[in-house]
Amino acid sequence: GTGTVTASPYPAEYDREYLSPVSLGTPAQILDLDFDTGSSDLWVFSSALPKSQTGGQTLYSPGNSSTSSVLENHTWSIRYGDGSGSSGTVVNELVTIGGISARRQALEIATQVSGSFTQDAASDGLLGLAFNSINTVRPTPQKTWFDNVQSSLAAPLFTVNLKKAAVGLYTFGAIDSKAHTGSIAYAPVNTKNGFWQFPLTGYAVGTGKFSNSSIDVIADTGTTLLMLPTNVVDAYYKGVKGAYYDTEYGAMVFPCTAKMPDFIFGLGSYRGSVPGSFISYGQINTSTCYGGLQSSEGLPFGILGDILLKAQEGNDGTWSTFEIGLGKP
Ligand SMILES: N#Cc1c(N)n[nH]c1N1CCCC1
Repeated sequence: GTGTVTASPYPAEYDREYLSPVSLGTPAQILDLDFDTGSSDLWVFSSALPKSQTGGQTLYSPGNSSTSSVLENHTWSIRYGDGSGSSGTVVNELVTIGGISARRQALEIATQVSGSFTQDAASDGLLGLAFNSINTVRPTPQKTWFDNVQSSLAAPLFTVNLKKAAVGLYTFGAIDSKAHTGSIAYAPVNTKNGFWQFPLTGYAVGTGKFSNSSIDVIADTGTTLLMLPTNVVDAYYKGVKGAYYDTEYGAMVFPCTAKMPDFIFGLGSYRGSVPGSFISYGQINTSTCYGGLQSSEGLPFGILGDILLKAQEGNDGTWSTFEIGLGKP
């Protein structure tokens, strides 16, 4: 079959993250989860958390579900690149998304979450959509929901169509023909690090010349910003009057009045574009704005986060979705 589920940006004006409803257990407990193609743990806020670590989230209660069963002696602990983290125990549970069910999904119950999760009332947990090899459950790593439902999908793929300040879609098992015009560009995925990793074939800034270069990146719906090698970032902000590296924020900032050039990227022979307006991410004070494009210095690859993934406009005026799929359907 195929299943679709909404992806709603939060907070509305910042698209910091996208939340999707997921049905857990029997009777159904619906939680809003952050679908993350940059990790592979499905974990939820739970009744096992100390109240002091909760902040308005919907809590999954295994005791209220007739289909949950403890995965004895298994635990998990995850740390994300932004320093946030969580840990806990594991149950097997019925997990349904857009009508597609995994009957015995390893569902990771949080017994501890870090402060930034406590403060994020909108997210009831995460659903990892990267590869099984980076799942943190021990002693036996567990499979992702996408891996578990593969056999019930019409095609072994899912597509991601995030939008700026509007509700988008995740589609499992089919390519939504209404979500793209013309042919689809494919890239070879390298799964050695457990991510949706592939090479960009170059970039251009605004109307400048396209620079052919192979840039290793991952498609990561769980990261807000676009993170690329320092030489690319420097080339981009050369085109932004008054841009500078703010050591207090550890980030590129610029006058909010600056005209932002579009960012063009190559995927094979396809050329996609991120509107310059998307790269003015938010105000840090009345006159200074924070860059949606930052350096991936220190990381083994660049990160195509939501800033790029939500960009719908191809540079030839067509609309395009960012598709992530297991192999060619
Ligand atoms: N940092 C980071 C990160 C990432 N690269 N993918 N998902 C992430 N998070 C999900 C929730 C918090 C951070």
